[in-house]
Amino acid sequence: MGELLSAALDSPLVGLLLALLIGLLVRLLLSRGPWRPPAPPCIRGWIPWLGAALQMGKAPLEFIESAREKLGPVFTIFAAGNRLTFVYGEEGISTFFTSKKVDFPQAVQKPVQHTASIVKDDFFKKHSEIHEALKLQLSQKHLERNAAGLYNEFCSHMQLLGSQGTEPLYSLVRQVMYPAVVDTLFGKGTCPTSKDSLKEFEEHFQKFDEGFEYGSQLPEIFLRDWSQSKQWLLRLFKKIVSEVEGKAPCEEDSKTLYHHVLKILNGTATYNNSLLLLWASQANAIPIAFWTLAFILSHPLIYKDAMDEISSVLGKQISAITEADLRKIPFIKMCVLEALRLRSPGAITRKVMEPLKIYNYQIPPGDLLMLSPYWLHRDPKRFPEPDKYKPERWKKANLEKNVFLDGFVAFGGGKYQCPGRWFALMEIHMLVVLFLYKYEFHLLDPVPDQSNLHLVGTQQPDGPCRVTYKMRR
Ligand code: HEM
Repeated sequence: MGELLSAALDSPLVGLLLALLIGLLVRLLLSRGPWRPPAPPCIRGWIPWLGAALQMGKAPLEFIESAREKLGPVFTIFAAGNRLTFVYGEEGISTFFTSKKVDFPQAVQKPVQHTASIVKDDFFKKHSEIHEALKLQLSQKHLERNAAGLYNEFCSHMQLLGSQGTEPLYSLVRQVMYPAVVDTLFGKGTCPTSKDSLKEFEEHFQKFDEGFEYGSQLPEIFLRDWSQSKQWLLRLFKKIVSEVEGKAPCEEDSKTLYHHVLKILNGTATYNNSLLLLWASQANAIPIAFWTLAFILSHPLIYKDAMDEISSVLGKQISAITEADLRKIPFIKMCVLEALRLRSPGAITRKVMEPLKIYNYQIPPGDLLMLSPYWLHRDPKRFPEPDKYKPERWKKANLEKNVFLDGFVAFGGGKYQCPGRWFALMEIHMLVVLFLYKYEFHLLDPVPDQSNLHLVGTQQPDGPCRVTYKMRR
């Protein structure tokens, strides 16, 4: 046997074959490079390009939660041409908000192009400057000024509701919040707010808002109605921009947020950015004001505590509510934050720019990294009894110093956290206080569930919630 083997090895043909085999093995090992962690588990679906989009689209929040239960804290879903990699847990959250290998503007550029037709170069040219201007104009520093304007606007639009009536609560909130906020931020009369002009505008804006999620992902030819409303709104803003630019005031104090934004844009995609600003100022705040009122009204003890607090601070007659007054009404603020915790955005996003290691996985560049505030807020370790509406849990937060509860990320985080967050909290707080102060409400329907169709933005109710209202004073 041994002789046979040494004879075979002596044969030039076998020697050649062995040398080839060893060469192949060495090349194979070298081409693999050093060991690197595997990519996260992936749900691909079976339809080319669409991937798992159809399964996910039916109830996206539930879909991602059942994926997390099956696959763990890092997983990828391939949908509509994108690789969406969801991350959870301490390491996932801190990497999402702090890693230099992920980027916010890169993640939202395409959705912005789809929803407001802002081309890539224009978007990157102006994005960070606009973000900084919004952050400053909507910051704590300017809250007092914004609160004064908002109070008058809220009162005059509440007056139009009459002394009593029956209506869906969402519609009551929208009728007051939309015109008051656009008049404050864009300037009085800039956007349509009168009864006649409002109807057509509202129809288009509502359609634009409802289709925003699909509109941000799919080509417009698949969404004819949505696209028509978007084009209608862009044409409207084209007119508005030329009017506002023609008469911007010289004094800094008389300038609205919109004047500041138009100055920075300096002619670049002005009406497209205006549409996005309008959407951002309404899309999340209106549902949260609705949920806060609905939760308060449906919990008798909370309703009583809320009314006791409001009456003791505001008394029988008021001529204004200032930011300082709102600070004396902290329980209502806790009610707002608790509604926001339970109805937060389904997901926020960053683009992976370089290979990124999270836990034992390596996420490839090009993936969209996704984090779900909605599900993070249901972690029982951070929020005991997470599904319960418990405003008192916010007593542990240092709200006077503007510090939220640990793990609360409804406004995102890091460098690109929502620039409108302080204004948003103040406007919702004031609207809820004023509604409860001025009207007695009774719920006619149970509080609806949230619609399960959306990942983008705060959660919407999936049915009407009628109330009767009667003026108290
Ligand atoms: C309850 C109300 C609101 C919620 C829950 C909310 C939440 C968010 C979130 C989660 C983001 C993304 C942050 C991230 O990815 O880290 C965001 C971005 C943004 N929000 Fe808000 N927001 C609210 C109200 C507002 C208001 C009232 C305004 C303006 C008046 C506003 C303007 C914006 C803008 C312009 C961006 C994009 C920033 C950029 O592109 O750099 N938001 N918001």
